[in-house]
Amino acid sequence: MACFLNCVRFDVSKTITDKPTSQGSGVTCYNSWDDVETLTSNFSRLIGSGGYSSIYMARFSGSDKAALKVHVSSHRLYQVFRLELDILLRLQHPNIVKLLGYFDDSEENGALLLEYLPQGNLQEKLQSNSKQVLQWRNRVAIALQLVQAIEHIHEKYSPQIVHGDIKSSNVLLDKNFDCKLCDFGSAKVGFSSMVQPPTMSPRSRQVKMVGSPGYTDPHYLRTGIASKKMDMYGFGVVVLELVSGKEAFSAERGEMLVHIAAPLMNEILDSSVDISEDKVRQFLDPRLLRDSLDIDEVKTMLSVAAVCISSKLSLRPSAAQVADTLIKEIPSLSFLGCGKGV
Ligand SMILES: Nc1ncnc2c1ncn2[C@@H]1O[C@H](COP(=O)(O)OP(=O)(O)OP(=O)(O)O)[C@@H](O)[C@H]1O
Repeated sequence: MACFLNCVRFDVSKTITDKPTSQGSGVTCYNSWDDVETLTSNFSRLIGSGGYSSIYMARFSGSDKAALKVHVSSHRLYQVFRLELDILLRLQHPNIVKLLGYFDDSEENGALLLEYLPQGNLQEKLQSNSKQVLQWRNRVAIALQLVQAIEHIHEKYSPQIVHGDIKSSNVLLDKNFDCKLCDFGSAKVGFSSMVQPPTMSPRSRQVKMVGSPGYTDPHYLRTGIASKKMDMYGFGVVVLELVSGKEAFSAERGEMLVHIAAPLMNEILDSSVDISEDKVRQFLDPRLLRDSLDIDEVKTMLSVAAVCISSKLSLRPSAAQVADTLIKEIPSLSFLGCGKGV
């Protein structure tokens, strides 16, 4: 990783007046902050924001829409930017957001130019006030594409990459509602996957939360060990959101989706009980057209969620196993060119 960092780092003092340079991978390296201002028409349109960054509408090559992610200027967050940049420079997958260019002053300031995803993030799309209701076939397709993106980072790279923050606001959607995983700022690469467990502040006696509320793997909170299983836990919560249309954590009600779903999940894991159709329908997003739904597909999605969020780590499947199950058991996926119907 350190070698990789050194290879892509450039000496800004030498290149500050240079024109943007295109790297072999087609990623453009912008050499001055002026370039960044021009790309975003002086940061005129904010399209998103997160804990570490603001995302602005940008124009790439003068016309194509793009998204520019500017990290908050600080030495600590510069490391987050570098991590995300280094990972995105390596990754190429249809379901992972594409890096188009970047600016790096090698000290505090960094910006990533990303492909623009016009349908925003999955969390917004599932909200009850969203104008458009995501159809069932789109929901199962998003689940499959997301797990294929996770399989790619878990299995296709050495050292392995653990995303570390799988959640619906990190799942972006293109115009066809195809999924693109984004935000690699919390990723763990290879041996760096051992991180500090959450700490108890002596004054407040409150546990400092690590990760995003509603998505954090309790095993990770206890041990501080980030692993592929932690990504599968986040994936399981996203599947519950896709099925129920409910948010992973409701600040209003102080309620977590995994707790609401727990009785149903336990019944599913108890293989002696055949889960009743009524119970499944009660959990289902009421905005979905219930009559046209194949209830067995819903059961498959719920079974996948149940094993992914299981407290028994040995039960949690790999991303490849989940992708296989979805393709075999969900005929609605045939419109993607896969699934039983093809
Ligand atoms: N390429 C993009 N196209 C369209 N919208 C985007 C794009 N990238 C990010 N966004 C929007 O900005 C939001 C925040 O992006 P992102 O998660 O990358 O920021 P962050 O600072 O890393 O957030 P977090 O607090 O989760 O760490 C996304 O949820 C999405 O709504």
